[in-house]
Amino acid sequence: MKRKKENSKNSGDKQIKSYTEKGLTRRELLKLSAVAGTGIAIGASGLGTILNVVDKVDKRTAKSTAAAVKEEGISFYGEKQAGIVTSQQTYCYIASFDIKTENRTEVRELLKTWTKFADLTTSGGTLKSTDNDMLPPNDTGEATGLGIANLTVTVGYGATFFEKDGKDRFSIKDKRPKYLEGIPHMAHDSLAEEYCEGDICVQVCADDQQVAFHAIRNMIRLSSGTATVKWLEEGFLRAPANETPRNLFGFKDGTANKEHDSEEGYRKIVWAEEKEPDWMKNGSYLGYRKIQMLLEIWDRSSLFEQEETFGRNKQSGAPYGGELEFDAVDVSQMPVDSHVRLAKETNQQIHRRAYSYTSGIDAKTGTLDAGLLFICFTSNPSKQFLPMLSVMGKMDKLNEYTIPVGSALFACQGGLAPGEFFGEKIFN
Ligand SMILES: C=CC1=C(C)c2cc3[nH]c(cc4nc(cc5[nH]c(cc1n2)c(C)c5CCC(=O)O)C(CCC(=O)O)=C4C)c(C)c3C=C
Ligand SMILES: [Fe+2]
Repeated sequence: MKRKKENSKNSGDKQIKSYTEKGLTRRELLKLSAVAGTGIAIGASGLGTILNVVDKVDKRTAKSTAAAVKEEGISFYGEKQAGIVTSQQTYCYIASFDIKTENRTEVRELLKTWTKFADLTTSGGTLKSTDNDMLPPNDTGEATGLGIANLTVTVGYGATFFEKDGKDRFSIKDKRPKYLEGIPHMAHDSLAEEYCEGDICVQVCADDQQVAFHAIRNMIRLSSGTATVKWLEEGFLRAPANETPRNLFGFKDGTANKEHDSEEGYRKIVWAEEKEPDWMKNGSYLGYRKIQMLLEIWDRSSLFEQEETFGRNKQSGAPYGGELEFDAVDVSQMPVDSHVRLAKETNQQIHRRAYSYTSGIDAKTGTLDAGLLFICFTSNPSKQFLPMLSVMGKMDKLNEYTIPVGSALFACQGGLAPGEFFGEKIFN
């Protein structure tokens, strides 16, 4: 049945008041004022009002539907942020934002809003809508009923968050972590500025693409007026149960992660050092490279050539000289310019969490635009990640088939306690 609309100015004013109390957005209020035919002054910042909306939630916990009973989800709160050593989900969105305000309070508000939304969405809640069908629904709706799908939301801060063009925009320059610098230019780089760095990074991963998209879409929506998206990438990675996933060159990718798959291993390789600022305790650095993979050229190369490129057997993933995937790597058995040998000879380890991407056809070449969103986590990127990049840029046989087009480094804070918001320890 069609809802009866009230026409008088008075009833419109009354309705606006009632909806303000319900926490509508500034935009919604403006729309409503147009419907009611009144002009109203709104003092509160847009973000503050959206925050109220985020407060008004339908917290459908995992126990509320039969289908979701089995779904515990991955806890958003904890000592460490989820999405770093969490088993890799099938889908990933990674976005980098540039902050458009110089106002520190507005940045804090955005981080608060994001925290509330991340808490809500990783526990299966939705933004509650009003009962006025003349307004847009608060939740975008596409993930309704799809469950939690192991959704994680991970936030990191870029060097320019702490200082940009010599300016201490948010008075947090002294909170900058030790190793947070822009990644230097590497041999073989063909970077496009629009795919690089940025002030804040949000990585969203889930076992359902629509659930992941809903999360990143709403993080973007909630940033409106305070930040803009600099780049956004989507990735996927699937493997048979208990097997290492394969990249788009058909090789098992992630094998060596097994070597440090223990609390002690992660302490040494992933979690930030003690001498870092307080807020980095139990945090990590996220190293990112968008690497285009020249699939058509690769597909024309012989199996021998492909295996020489990595120094591993394509089918089994075994290192040269070994029989099984997890056999020890003996670099003397591998070509001097093979990818695995070069990585191993740095004597460093990193925790890789990469995803494949495809993005249609490269308009210039008519070939597939596809590759790897290389994501890794390290305690000390200057010692672990950058030397690898440097040696690979100069010597890697893989360079014949790959082009790095994007690059970034972010510092991911430690995990959040309930009631805490992203960046709280940076701003306090
Ligand atoms: C700077 C770090 C690295 C970049 C960039 C990188 C790009 C890249 N890698 C593959 C495919 C494979 N990489 C493998 C191993 C491997 N790669 C790195 C680092 C970078 N890779 C490390 C540290 C390692 C582990 C080395 C070791 O200690 O054994 C492998 C082999 C299997 C495995 O261990 O995962 C593959 C395959 C691609 C396609 C790529 C860029 C597009
Ligand atoms: Fe690699």
